[in-house]
Amino acid sequence: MYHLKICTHFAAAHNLINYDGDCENLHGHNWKVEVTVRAKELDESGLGIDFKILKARTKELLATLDHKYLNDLPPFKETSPSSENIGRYLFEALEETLNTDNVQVECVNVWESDNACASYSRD
Ligand SMILES: Nc1nc2c(c(=O)[nH]1)N=C([C@H](O)[C@H](O)COP(=O)(O)OP(=O)(O)OP(=O)(O)O)CN2
Ligand SMILES: [Zn+2]
Repeated sequence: MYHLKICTHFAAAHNLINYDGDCENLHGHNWKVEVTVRAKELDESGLGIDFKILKARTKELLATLDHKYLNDLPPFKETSPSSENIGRYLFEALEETLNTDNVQVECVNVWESDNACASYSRD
C-alpha cells in the first residue's frame, strides 16, 4: 500500500458554538490542511495518484472556505466549526471527488495553529 500526502492551507473566521470560553467569540485562523490518501497500485508513470490532482481537488474545496465566516456556510450552520468538524467535512467531500477502486482518502489533518491539530479518518 502506498500513502501520499499533500499539504495546503486556508484562512477563515469562525466562532465555536456551545463553547464556554473566549473561542465562542469571532476570531480567525490560518488553517493548515494535510490530506493523506492510500493507493493500492501505481500507474505506468509510477504514481498512485498525481499530486497535481490531489492538490487541485483539495484547493478547489478549500476555496469554498477561504476568507469566509465558516459559521455562515451550509456545513457549519448547525455544526460548530471546530477543527474536528472541519476535518470531517473535508474528508467526506474529498471522498466524493477522489475515491476510486485504487485510491481512497485515508486521513485529513487540520492544524489550527503550529501546535494544535485535529485528524479525521474512518475506523
Ligand atoms: N479540540 C479542539 N479544541 C479547540 C478548538 C478545536 O477546534 N478543537 N478550537 C479552539 C478555538 O478555535 C481557539 O481559536 C483556539 O484557542 P487557543 O487554544 O486558545 O489557541 P491559541 O493559539 O490562542 O493557543 P495558545 O496556546 O493559548 O496560544 C479552542 N479549542
Ligand atoms: Zn478558533
